[in-house]
Amino acid sequence: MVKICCIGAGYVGGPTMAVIALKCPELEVVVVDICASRIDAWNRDKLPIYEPGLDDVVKACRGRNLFFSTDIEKHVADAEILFLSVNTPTKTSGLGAGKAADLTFWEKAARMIADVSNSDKIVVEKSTVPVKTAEAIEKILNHNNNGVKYQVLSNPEFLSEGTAIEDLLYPERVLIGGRETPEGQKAVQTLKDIYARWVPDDLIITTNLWSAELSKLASNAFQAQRVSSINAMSALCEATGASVSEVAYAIGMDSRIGPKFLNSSVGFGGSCFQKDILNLVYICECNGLPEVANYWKQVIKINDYQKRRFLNRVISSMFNTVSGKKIAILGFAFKKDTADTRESASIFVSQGLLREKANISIYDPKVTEDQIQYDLATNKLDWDNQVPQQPMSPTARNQVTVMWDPYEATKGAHGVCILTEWDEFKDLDYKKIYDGMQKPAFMFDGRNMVDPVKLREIGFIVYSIGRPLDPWLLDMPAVA
Ligand SMILES: NC(=O)c1ccc[n+]([C@@H]2O[C@H](COP(=O)([O-])OP(=O)(O)OC[C@H]3O[C@@H](n4cnc5c(N)ncnc54)[C@H](O)[C@@H]3O)[C@@H](O)[C@H]2O)c1
Ligand SMILES: O=c1ccn([C@@H]2O[C@H](COP(=O)(O)OP(=O)(O)O[C@H]3O[C@H](CO)[C@@H](O)[C@H](O)[C@H]3O)[C@@H](O)[C@H]2O)c(=O)[nH]1
Repeated sequence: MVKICCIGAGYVGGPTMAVIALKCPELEVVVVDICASRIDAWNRDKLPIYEPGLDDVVKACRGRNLFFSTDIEKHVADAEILFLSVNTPTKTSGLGAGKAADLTFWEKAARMIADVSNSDKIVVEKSTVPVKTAEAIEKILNHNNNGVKYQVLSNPEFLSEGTAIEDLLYPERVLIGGRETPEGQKAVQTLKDIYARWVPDDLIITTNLWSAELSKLASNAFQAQRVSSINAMSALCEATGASVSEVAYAIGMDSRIGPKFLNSSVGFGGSCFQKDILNLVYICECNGLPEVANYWKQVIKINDYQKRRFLNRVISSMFNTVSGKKIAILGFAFKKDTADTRESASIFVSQGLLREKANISIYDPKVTEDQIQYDLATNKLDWDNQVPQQPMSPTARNQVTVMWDPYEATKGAHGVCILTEWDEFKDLDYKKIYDGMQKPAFMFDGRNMVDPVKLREIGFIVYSIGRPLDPWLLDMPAVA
């Protein structure tokens, strides 16, 4: 039985390997991680990540040909194909801090492979990495001179959280980059044969290593750019009386633009978009391309502007003070159908409200209280100014409550902010919410989830991102 080992049992490693195990019962797939509690959770009923459909896939193969283990060196030594799926966050200190990818985890894993391997291996980059990382990994792997031969492939992952299983079962494309040598091409074919078990041949693209590595960064940059473009338009819509959803619909009808990924929001979040664009910016700077770097930097600057604009709108609408007021936050995850909060706009808005001395009451159907408190207390680096963003102070902890019911969270609130597009927020009883709130009752919809006309009929003062402004708000312009 051919054995595959994936290093890193996170949002990518876990689901990706589960689907490979499901589709290739003749392969033995072992996912390893240095985090024992994560591996423990992968071996239990309640998996460490929430992803629709994941439980069924894992249950179908776990113990059959899918295993989760902390015995990293043994499984790495035994495997023929190794996937590297460790985290590659943004560097927070030193050279390139705030921009460059931190390859500490990745390099440790590569050195460990070199140290324990005694048979030839194909090493597949699954993590998102800077262009030319494959060359660096080759250098690390080959420094041992113990006769073991490695072929390094780039096979970036394009799944989105919340739809990961669907994306893995029916990918729009699979990208494999390899060396243009006979050995390199043989390795590409070996990986291609695995995907070919369920992915149509014409959807498996093969390229050289650097094209594959760069395509991943470029793909995320283009997607994030669309969100920033429509978010930039949302500010202009509010200033002119146009409606961003109508504009998005109208431009999306043009097949050259297309309708997807044009939902204006309080700003994109997630572990990938900002990190990967910053990484791209850094690579451009290192290659002497400041104009290109500045072009992509704008995508993140607009995202920061959009988050700040929303926060300031909340504060300015409520007579420029939220001190002592209760604000309900509906949604803490960075998007629906995930419990992941990395870079969520909710963190930014909540921290901003806490600094203004508001009391916030948070409801999210999937995110735990521990995670919320951790996120609000964590120091983050402001990428643009290279200074730590202000976390929540110890006293601010008393200003936060986490509720497991949206009606409880909003009871007695002066304002409600919708920050994640959970489907259930469309169907809440907003009359009941209004009745339980202080008056005037404010609704700040950062996801265009509610019908502003209906909510105004109930009595709310409504701010809906990118939509014509409520007369109340027209008199209270917010600075970004
Ligand atoms: N999250 C996504 O939706 C997504 C999608 C596509 C690509 N990616 C990329 O995939 C990579 C992984 O992302 P993720 O979201 O799964 O990260 P993650 O933080 O959820 O998981 C990474 C795991 O790697 C483990 N790890 C780190 N160093 C290790 C080592 N030396 N040995 C063994 N385990 C080690 C960590 O403990 C962690 O559990 C990143 O480069 C990311 O940019 C992520
Ligand atoms: O029209 C849109 C679409 C998205 N978003 C926001 O953008 C962020 C990212 O969303 P999405 O791309 O759906 O989720 P991710 O799981 O971050 O997936 C992205 O990042 C992954 C990691 O690299 C890639 O693999 C995926 O292809 C890429 O979509 C989220 O905050 C969304 O709410 C919007 O505000 N408006």
